[in-house]
Amino acid sequence: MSALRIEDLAAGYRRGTVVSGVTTTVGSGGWLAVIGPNGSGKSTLLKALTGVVRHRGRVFVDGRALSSLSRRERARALGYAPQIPQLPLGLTVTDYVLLGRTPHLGVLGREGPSDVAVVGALLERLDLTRLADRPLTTLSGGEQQRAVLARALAQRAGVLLLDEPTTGLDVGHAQALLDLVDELRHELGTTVVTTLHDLTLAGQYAERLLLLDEGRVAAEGTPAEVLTPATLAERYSARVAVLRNADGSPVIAPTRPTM
Ligand SMILES: Nc1ncnc2c1ncn2[C@@H]1O[C@H](COP(=O)(O)OP(=O)(O)OP(=O)(O)O)[C@@H](O)[C@H]1O
Repeated sequence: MSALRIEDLAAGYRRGTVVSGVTTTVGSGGWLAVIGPNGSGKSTLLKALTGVVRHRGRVFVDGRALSSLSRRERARALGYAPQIPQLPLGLTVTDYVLLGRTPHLGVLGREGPSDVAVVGALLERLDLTRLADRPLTTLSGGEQQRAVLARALAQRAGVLLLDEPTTGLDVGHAQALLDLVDELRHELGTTVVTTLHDLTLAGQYAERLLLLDEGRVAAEGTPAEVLTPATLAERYSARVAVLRNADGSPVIAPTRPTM
């Protein structure tokens, strides 16, 4: 169980600050989707949480400041799947996903049967079993993306940060992944933060949405509160209708003006 608290976070690059004033809490087992137009700072926010990008402000996992954790403690607290990962050469899919178990290995650094079982189950769920012995770099884009996500899930961190996890995945594999993440949060209490461009999926899976625009929080709330035609027109310059599935979940449908 791992609650995430972000206080007045600001982050950026040499050219300047690109995200600022972000304060939010994600309860244990909660799911927050960070949405917003291109360049609004979504990836930068996730990179700041992982420490890849320097930040000001405070980040707490279960009340403990991230900055006070050792590297190993941090790897158990936070798992991260980047949008554009660097893939190592020469590793099979299985060996790559096993790297996710590193924070849990003993002093000898050897994987045990439980590590192999965790990885095997993830490969199965993400439809990677038949690719398990293939070199990672010979996989298609969507297959590599699933392997990267499997590695992050294998880490079994309390907080899971996924940057655009469904990009490059067909609709079936995207749903299988999001269903699996949802199961992890219900079964293990994993706290989830994802960036997502697909607003329909964001509204169907996340409990709360945080909309960034030009690096600042423009809206935050339930999908019904944030995914309104007026907000999407204002923040994305988009023409959309918000439809409803039979279960009430939103479907964001682009509309085209009639001539
Ligand atoms: N390594 C970098 N160095 C300098 N500026 C960067 C770097 N990475 C991102 N930026 C800039 O920071 C801003 C926010 O980028 P970021 O990738 O966080 O946006 P995003 O919301 O994730 O966008 P997208 O939806 O296109 O993935 C953009 O203006 C981008 O050009």
